[in-house]
Formats: sequence, C-alpha cells, structure tokens
Amino acid sequence: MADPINNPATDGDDTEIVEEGNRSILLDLISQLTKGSDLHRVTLPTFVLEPRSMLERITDFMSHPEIIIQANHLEDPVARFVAVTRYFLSGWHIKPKGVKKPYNPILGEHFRSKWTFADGTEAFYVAEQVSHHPPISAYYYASPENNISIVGDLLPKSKFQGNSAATLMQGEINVSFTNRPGEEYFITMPNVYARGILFGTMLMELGDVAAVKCPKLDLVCTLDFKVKGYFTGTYNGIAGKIKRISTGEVLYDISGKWSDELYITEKGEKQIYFDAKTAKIHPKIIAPEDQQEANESRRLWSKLTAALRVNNQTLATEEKGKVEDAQRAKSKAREEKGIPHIPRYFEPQGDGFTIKLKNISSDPQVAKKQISDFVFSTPAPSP
Ligand SMILES: CC(C)CCC[C@@H](C)[C@H]1CC[C@H]2[C@@H]3CC=C4C[C@@H](O)CC[C@]4(C)[C@H]3CC[C@]12C
Repeated sequence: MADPINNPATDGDDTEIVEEGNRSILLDLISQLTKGSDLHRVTLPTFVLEPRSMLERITDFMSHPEIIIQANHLEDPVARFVAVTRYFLSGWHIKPKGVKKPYNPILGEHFRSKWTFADGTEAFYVAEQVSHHPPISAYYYASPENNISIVGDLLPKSKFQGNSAATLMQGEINVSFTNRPGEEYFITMPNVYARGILFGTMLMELGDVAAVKCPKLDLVCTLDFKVKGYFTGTYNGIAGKIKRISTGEVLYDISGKWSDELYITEKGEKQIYFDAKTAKIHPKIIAPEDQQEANESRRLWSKLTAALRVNNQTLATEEKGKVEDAQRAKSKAREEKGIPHIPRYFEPQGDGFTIKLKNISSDPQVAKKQISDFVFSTPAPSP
C-alpha cells in the first residue's frame, strides 16, 4: 500500500486490484444492501481502511502551508483570491491508492499537531469528532504569526449506489487572514465516488462542484471536478472559473488535473498553477503516542493501525471493534443518565461548528500563546 504521507500517489495508476478473497467479502456485504443505503451504519471490511483517522487525514491540506502564507503577502486582492483557491487545490493529490477511507472517528476523539517553519514561525491544528450520529468532524488550523486562521466542519454522507458508493461532503471551510478584517473565504467541497465495487478495478474519483467565495472581495471560483465518462474524458480533471460575483465577469479559467498539473488562463495566456508532482510535503509534528491522551487519534487507534500495517485483517477487525464497543458503551451510559455530550474544542454556530477560543489577541505573539495553550493545554473534560 502506498504510504499516504511520504509517498502520495500522484497521477499515473490510481487503481487497485482487489484480491479475490476481498472481492467476495465486498460482494457478500453488498448483497445485504439496497441502493441508497446509508453506508455509515454498515461495518466496512478493514481492507478498505487507510491506516489513520479522518481527523488526521484533514491535515493533508496543511502540507503546503507556504501557499496560504504567501497568499497573505499579496497586496492585490484578486491575486490573493487566486492564491487562496490554489491553496484549496493543493491538498487533493495526497491520497492512498485505490479505494481507501480513513477511520470514522469516535465521539470525543481528537487529533493535535503543529508545524514549524524556516523563519521560526509556527502553526497549530486541532480536530475533534463533535457528533457521531450523524458523523461530524470539526477542525481548526492557525498560524498567528502569519495571520492565518482556518475553521472547518465536515459531514460526510455515504450512499451505496450499485457499482459505486458516493460520499457527499457537506460542511464548510472558512479561511481568514486575521490582519484583514472581514476578508473571509467560504469554501465548499466536491463529493467523492468509490467506483468498481462489484466489478472492474476499484478507484476513487472526486466529482461535482466545489466553490471558493469571498463576498468582501466580490470574487467567487466555481470548480467543477470532472468524473471520467465511459469512453471520453480523463481522470481527476478540473474546470474552474474565477468571476466577479456582482457582474459575473470571468477573470481566470482553471484547467488540468488536481493529481498532476493544474493551469490558470488569463486573457488567453495559460500558466502552470499548481504542480502536484513537484510539490514538497511540509512534515507535521505530533506528540509521541505515550504522551497522547487516551482518545487522541493515534493512541486511540494504535492497535488497529499496527494490525493494518502487518495486513492482519482478523486482528484489525477485532481491535477496531474494541474501540467502537467502548465508545457505544460510553454513549449508552451517558444517554441513560440524560447527559449530553459537550465537545471540548468546538461549539455549534449557525448550521456548523466553530472554535470555542474567543477574543484572540491582534498581537501575534500573544495570540500564539493563546492558541497553543488552547490546543495543547485545554484540560480534558471530566469523564
Ligand atoms: C482547506 C481544507 C482544510 C480542506 C479540508 C478538506 C477535507 C475535509 C477533505 C479532503 C479529502 C477528503 C477525503 C477524501 C476521500 C474520502 C474517502 C471517502 O470514502 C470518505 C470521505 C473521504 C475520507 C474524504 C473526507 C473529507 C476530506 C478529508
């Protein structure tokens, strides 16, 4: 299996040949489903698991931090918008081969990490599973010295469709530059399709339309993630347009493949926009497992991950079950006592979630201390 972190599968062969035994497990599982079934309630076989939690998977989008940091240095608003869109497009190429999905986090699970940059500045990340039915993950990324803040939530809804399964990715990403009041970027995600479940080779495709919108700058980018047709088209294609919201005037066209080269065209002049093949991944720093809390992703799923690494599916199923059963028992006990689950880092806002940390200082050094204390020293709730 490709190591998703050190050896991201870029273009070339994205498919995976399913072992005969595995295909029959899938067929058996699928024979119990009807079209439109909610896949969240189905226990998927462990060979479709990518060996890390969804909360960690989101950090793939923090792999090219220089793009978002440099965006904030651009004084021209349109150039800044173009750079934020480029940032959003830079994370998709990091993925495992074939059809793999990260672990569904359990309620209250969290993941924390940080990054240090060459100029001595830092960035912090925390993600938490804030709801289990329906599954909702919330995350926060901030680099106070670089005036960057990202808050997002994710509500994946998986549906079985026959030879494919679709994951509709509801939720929103909110990017803001803290030195530019009111300038917020609202981003929606494409959907994910797992193809070839019953026959053919299994592969993952992104489809439908995502958008980046900045009302303050009067700019929007629609990104059409193209799925391959039976006879035509290619895999991983994108067609995008950057427009003024008020007039609809098209300023740029975006084309190419998110797994390979993306291009941007302005007035007929085409340039490279992002090249996934040469992009370097900036490593994140994570506390060793023995210093993590019991429900911190890597420690929580440690035994499952170890079983998957040696390809022991029986043990993997068992270890996954242990974590999930413990979570069910906890939820049940809480429900019986009528105690609601209160997330540690996030709180509901509008139809999504936002970070609990308020009144972040405009002084970057003070903000840095506030944020790093919040991420790494918020006391655990009493059990
Ligand atoms: C700019 C930022 C922070 C973007 C964050 C985007 C995140 C939320 C996106 C990027 C890649 C996405 C994943 C891509 C593929 C799959 C496999 C599918 O079977 C379940 C959903 C899942 C696991 C997606 C979950 C959401 C995901 C992790």
